[in-house]
Amino acid sequence: PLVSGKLLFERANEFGFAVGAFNFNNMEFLKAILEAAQEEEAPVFLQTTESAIGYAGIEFLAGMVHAVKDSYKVPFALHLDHGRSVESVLLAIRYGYTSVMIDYSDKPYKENLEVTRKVVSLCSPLGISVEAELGRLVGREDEVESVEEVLVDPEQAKEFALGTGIDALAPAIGTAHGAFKFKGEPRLDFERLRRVKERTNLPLVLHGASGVYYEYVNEINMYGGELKGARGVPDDDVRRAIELGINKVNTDTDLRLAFISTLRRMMSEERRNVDPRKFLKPAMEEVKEVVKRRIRLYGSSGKA
Ligand SMILES: O=C(COP(=O)(O)O)N(O)CCCCO
Ligand code: NA
Ligand SMILES: [Zn+2]
Repeated sequence: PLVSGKLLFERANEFGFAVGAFNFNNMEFLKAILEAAQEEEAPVFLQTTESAIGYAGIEFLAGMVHAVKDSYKVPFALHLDHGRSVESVLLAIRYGYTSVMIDYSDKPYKENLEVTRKVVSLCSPLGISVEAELGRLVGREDEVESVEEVLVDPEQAKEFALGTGIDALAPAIGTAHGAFKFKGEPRLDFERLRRVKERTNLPLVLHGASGVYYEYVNEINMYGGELKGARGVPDDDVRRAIELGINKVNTDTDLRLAFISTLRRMMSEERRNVDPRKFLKPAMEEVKEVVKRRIRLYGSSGKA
């Protein structure tokens, strides 16, 4: 059923696992995520960015989730990912979102603190969880862009948590959105993560966490794509981050790679087919498989 993000954050923090937060902007991804969660008996966050809302319309995205709110036995929250304004949060509240992120990480600290406090005052009385970000990820995907990396300051994180009353915090510890993470070797600042957890004891969120699996990158390149130098976060680093207190892992790029690699292969093999379902069904199945793989990596299988 559709539940508040507060429930998912609190249980993950208590038992030391992470809940997968999977992005969708259409029916195929939403269905794949929910079926994967059902089969893994795992809680999930279903999340949409503002650009996903721009693509499909919030009435379609929220409408689909509300239509199936009692069709799956696993608990799932509907989360606004990278909300960039109070107006965006208000729209999500109006359409029955049960969790929001207000991302003021590229604004001055004081502004981030003030606006986040405001969003908490709007959401908490409604039982809607609030996630905020401190520090800045590099990399560009959708409209989420930042030019220079700023790692989170653990002392500031403690003050920010106390000053805002947020339910969850996304500390920037070296990851980036998209398929091209890290300039050199993959490197997360685990010591910094440990200190943020120690000082806040909050549920923590890892952004830019996709593994960018070689088998999908390779298949995309074999069937006409051009992903040179694609690189993600190794599974062992995700496990380590969860040991150190990550309780929600944002996952968008891995679903896109699974979908596009299958779509490219099918389109090149079935040259006489013009029924989109012949291509979308296997692509959706591949997304479901990668969601199950990530749910197991996060330790959330059987935790519904
Ligand atoms: O942190 C993430 C996803 O990170 P990744 O691109 O590693 O899947 N998100 O917040 C998803 C939306 C923005 C980028 O697509
Ligand atoms: Na988020
Ligand atoms: Zn993100």
